[in-house]
Amino acid sequence: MAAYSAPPSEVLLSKRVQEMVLHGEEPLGPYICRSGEDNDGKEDIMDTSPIPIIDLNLLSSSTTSDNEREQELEKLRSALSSWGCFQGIGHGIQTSFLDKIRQVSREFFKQPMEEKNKYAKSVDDFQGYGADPVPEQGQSLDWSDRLFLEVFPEDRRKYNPWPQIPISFREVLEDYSEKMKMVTEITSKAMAKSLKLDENCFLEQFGKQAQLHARFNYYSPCQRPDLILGLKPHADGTGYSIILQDEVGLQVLEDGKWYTVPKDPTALFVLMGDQMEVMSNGIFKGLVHRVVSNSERDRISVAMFYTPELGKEIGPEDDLVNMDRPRIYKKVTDYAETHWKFYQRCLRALHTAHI
Ligand SMILES: O=C(O)CCC(=O)C(=O)O
Ligand SMILES: [Fe+2]
Repeated sequence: MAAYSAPPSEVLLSKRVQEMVLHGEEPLGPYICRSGEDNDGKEDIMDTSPIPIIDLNLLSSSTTSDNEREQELEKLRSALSSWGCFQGIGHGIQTSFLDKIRQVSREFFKQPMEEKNKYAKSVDDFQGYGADPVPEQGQSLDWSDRLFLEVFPEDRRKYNPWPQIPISFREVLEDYSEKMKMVTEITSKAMAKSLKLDENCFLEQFGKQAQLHARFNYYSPCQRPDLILGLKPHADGTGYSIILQDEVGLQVLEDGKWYTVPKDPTALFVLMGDQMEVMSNGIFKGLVHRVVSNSERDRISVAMFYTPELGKEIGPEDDLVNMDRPRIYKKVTDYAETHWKFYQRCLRALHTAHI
């Protein structure tokens, strides 16, 4: 095979994918990563998705009968232990508001490069517009651009990288963040109850200063979707993540097969990150997922990453450790940092938390 010397990552990442698309550049040479490399392109993709659907209203409303609540909690436990994710409905957020956040996200990415670059981050930063921090040499590029912002705790919120155009962006994101905080409360309590634990136990592990980060992803159309992914396969380093999408593209790995998350404008897709797997002593599964690229349409998603407070030690709930299920994971602090070091090498960090 001819030796190919890829330009340094800093050079690759100095250009936005949106800019490459404008200039008609294709994902060739150093950009290629396609997962088909590992399996000769013979991937098992299931398009009709049996991804579990959970009605959050049944889990939290005082009007739900005990029986209905118990049934939904059991559905939740089963969904998170097999799939590690669910399509969340009944969350109480109006679809018109979900459309608003989708709309401001699109409007931001639609602007000329000069405007977006006002919020550009350096290749090593997290917050701002651009690609992820520099991956290790030789790793592939994702066919997407991002805007990454910290929203909670509020005293870590820095408004300079928050777009001023569209003008409603800030207000909509503030409102959305409050609503997401509410969803994390309902979800964390329900997850605890589904395991017959004290309902506040996970919330306490996340801590009062739990972090919530917003990542707006923009997936440009791609002339060679066979060669490059919108986002490479990975598990999130979060506790869990809540994803809002406008088009299909997100796929989840279950039992060796990729399933497409269906488009449902009313739903929030909730997926377990590695830290929930640790806190549940391996009962809930951190989900491997990816985004495929598409030659015709673009796509946006807004991912909210819910992660334990900085510096807070988390670990398996004591009541989930017993003779039948010995402790699988040790206590970890700031796991998200370890996650990033491995992510940049296209690896998962979960083994570092194994006993
Ligand atoms: O775009 C999506 O649907 C998923 C995004 C995602 O997995 C991430 O930002 O970590
Ligand atoms: Fe992710």
